[in-house]
Amino acid sequence: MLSTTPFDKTAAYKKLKTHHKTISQKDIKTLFEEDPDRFKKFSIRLGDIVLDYSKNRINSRTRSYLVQLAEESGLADAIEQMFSGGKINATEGRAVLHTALRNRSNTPVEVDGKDVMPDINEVLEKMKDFSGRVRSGNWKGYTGKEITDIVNIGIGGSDLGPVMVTEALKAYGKKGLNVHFVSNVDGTHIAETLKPLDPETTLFMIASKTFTTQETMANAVSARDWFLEKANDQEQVKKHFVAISTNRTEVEKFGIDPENMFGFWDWVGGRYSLWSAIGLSIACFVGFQNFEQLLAGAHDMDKHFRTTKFERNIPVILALLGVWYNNFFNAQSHAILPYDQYMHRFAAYFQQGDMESNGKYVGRDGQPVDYQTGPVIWGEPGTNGQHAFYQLIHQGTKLIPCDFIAPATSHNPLGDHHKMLLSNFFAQTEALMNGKTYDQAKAELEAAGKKKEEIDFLTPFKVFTGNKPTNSILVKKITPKVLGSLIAMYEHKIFVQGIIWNIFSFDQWGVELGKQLANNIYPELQNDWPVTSHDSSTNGLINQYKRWR
Ligand SMILES: O=P(O)(O)OC[C@H]1O[C@@H](O)[C@@H](O)[C@@H](O)[C@@H]1O
Repeated sequence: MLSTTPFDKTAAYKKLKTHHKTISQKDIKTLFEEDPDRFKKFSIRLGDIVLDYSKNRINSRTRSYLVQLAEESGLADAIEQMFSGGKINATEGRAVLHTALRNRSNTPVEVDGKDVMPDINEVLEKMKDFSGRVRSGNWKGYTGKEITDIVNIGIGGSDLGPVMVTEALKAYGKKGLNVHFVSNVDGTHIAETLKPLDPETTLFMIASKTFTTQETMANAVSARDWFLEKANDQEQVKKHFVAISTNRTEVEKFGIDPENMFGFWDWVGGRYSLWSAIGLSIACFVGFQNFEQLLAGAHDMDKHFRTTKFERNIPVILALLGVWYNNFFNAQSHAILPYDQYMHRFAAYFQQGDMESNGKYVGRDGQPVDYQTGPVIWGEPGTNGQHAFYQLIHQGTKLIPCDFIAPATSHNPLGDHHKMLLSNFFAQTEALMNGKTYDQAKAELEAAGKKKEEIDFLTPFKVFTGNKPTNSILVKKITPKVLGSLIAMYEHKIFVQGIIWNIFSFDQWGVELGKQLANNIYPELQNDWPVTSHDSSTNGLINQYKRWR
């Protein structure tokens, strides 16, 4: 059982409240003037990753109070419970063991007295064999041709991870083997995906933990129809459909050969499942060795997280900084800004990772919390974001803490592109911290030879208040290993915040109500009779839809 200390009842919370009054009077620029050693004090290196968190509205005292907060929240115990198979997902009665999936040291991890590592290793072996056969061309379609296209059909955690990782590791992808992802129940998604594909060379992976998710099952049925229209032989389905699921009964009912089923377990949360068989499309695309490197990178971060004291612990520090802005500066969102085009789905991935985990208002004691929990996560790759929404980060009225992520080395060293990209990466956090004073803005206009009236009018609009907090995460290169570490880093950050906010991070009851109501409405859409059973808005919309369709 996890402890249930409401976070605003801790001694550290009270200290931080008082301390906030002092620190909020200072800007980050002044903190640097007072202490030129900030980079050294507030940065952590782990292998090929450097986290610089010195451009934050903190000093050493802030950090020690925040660390105290983590201690009082029972974080050390919670970490041990998670890693050792404790049933910390209490509302579903489950352990939370995505760390076991990448436990490369292979030490036993027990759930209900049974070591889960042999089962994990067995599935990994099966993935290795399968991905090897697909990549080498030994796995043949029903007319004897090699597979050229993989279509992963899944949604939420059964889609977002593989999408994000196969994009992030595109440089490692096999030529002539394309991966596609269908998630939306909107028929457009599957129709457009299948248009250029040939059933003879297409392999479908039906990825669903439950194997009952409406969107996935509807897409899977349409994919099977599309396949059978050409193949015209039910027997051939087994050469073109594999399943990734925890639900063997439903997989068999669908007609997929249990031989072609890749299992996982209830202690793997959907949004933490890319490390399991859900990562099969990744393994096929980048090769099993690279998939293992991804696991190894995550395992490195797991070890760091489990064994490093909180002051030097990357996920813990990131989490505490997030709590600092969320609960003491009233920041409502958090931006993730990768300066790497391959990572263009990274923020989208952690929208589920973070918001489905920590978007909760009920505390672990069953009572509504009276403080803010998870932030809104958003972001786009730099420099595109700079030309879109950075205006608001620089000069808007909202405080938006940002994580800037960049690789020192590019997979595509083309002319001076990477230097230009990185100059933007370095410049943005500097600009956000320093801003531009009235006098500086005025002097620039004077130097440009503007007239006095124009200078007086324009200057206020050119002032940047600065003092905007950022983290910089500089990595050597986006390799499978580094990517694995980065993903695990954010996973653990989310975990730490959930512990501090005293909520359950591994359930997702909030997605159920909409599903339930859609299931009620779906039969009502089967005929043309007007509906009267809802409120006037819902009735009005449904009836207009019926008139127009
Ligand atoms: O993998 P399946 O069972 O299809 O679930 C897919 C997704 O469903 C949603 O409703 C959420 O619960 C997600 O956490 C989950 O990843």
